[in-house]
Amino acid sequence: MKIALIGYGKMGKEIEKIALNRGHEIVLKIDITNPEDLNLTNLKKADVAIEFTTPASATANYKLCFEAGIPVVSGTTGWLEKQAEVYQLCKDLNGTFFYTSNFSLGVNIFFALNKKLAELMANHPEYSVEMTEIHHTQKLDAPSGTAITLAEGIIENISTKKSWVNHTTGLADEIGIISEREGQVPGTHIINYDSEVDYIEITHCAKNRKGLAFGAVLAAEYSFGKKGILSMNDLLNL
Ligand SMILES: NC(=O)C1=CN([C@@H]2O[C@H](COP(=O)(O)OP(=O)(O)OC[C@H]3O[C@@H](n4cnc5c(N)ncnc54)[C@H](OP(=O)(O)O)[C@@H]3O)[C@@H](O)[C@H]2O)C=CC1
Ligand SMILES: O=C(O)C1=N[C@H](C(=O)O)C[C@H](O)C1
Repeated sequence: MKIALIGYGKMGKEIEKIALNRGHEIVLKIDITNPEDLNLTNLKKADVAIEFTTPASATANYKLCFEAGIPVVSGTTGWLEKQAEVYQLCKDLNGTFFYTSNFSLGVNIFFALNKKLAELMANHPEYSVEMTEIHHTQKLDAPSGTAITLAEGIIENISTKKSWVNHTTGLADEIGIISEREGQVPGTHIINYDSEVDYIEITHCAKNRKGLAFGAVLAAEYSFGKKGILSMNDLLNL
């Protein structure tokens, strides 16, 4: 496949290595040094775009890919307040959009584990739940997209939980998400349930970005030739 990389930072570079190893060709690389190259003519030379940029730039990039008629696979986080608008645009322009807050297979298994644990905890109000996410100091958004997905998984399964907040909370209807930024940490997510008598904790810890990049390349291969909104549940048959 011919791949356009929109965003050539930590993830873009990791994705390039895996894509080349799997026999793909990178026909376009965009970062803030060459925004003029991000145009319909260049995008139309690609079979698919993989987008990892910033919360501020992602949605304009999606629109351009829909207009160019190529699928866009994106992992950029922090833009979800515009999700309904993006989905509508994808539909109106007959585009293809694959988004997930986390492309790692391990995290997607962890998402399922989180939902199952929340389901088991639903009838045990003696446990309070809290989450911690730890990432590198360059990360622009907080809480992480993955932490938001995990919080949504808990809210779906524990009816007393109505929303999340990005700090510790004592309120029974909120899930507190604590965001920590340290060094080069690729991504750690910890969920804990605490009662007066015991404590249960589940953790996913990424050792590097290889799993994230591999998932994004698999998603690009999956999106080729498809239309509409696609997700990890489609790709992994979850
Ligand atoms: N869903 C998932 O599995 C994952 C999601 N992410 C998310 O992906 C995003 C990118 O992460 P990461 O690669 O670590 O970040 P980096 O900061 O390392 O890379 C971002 C890239 O985007 C470029 N960029 C910035 N603004 C623009 C713009 N307006 N147009 C085009 N390119 C632009 C930057 O250029 P320059 O370098 O010149 O500034 C850089 O190449 C983040 O939102 C992060 O949260 C990250 C990992 C996994
Ligand atoms: O910015 C990152 O690095 C990461 N961002 C994603 C998120 O916000 O959840 C995924 C992963 O944790 C790495």
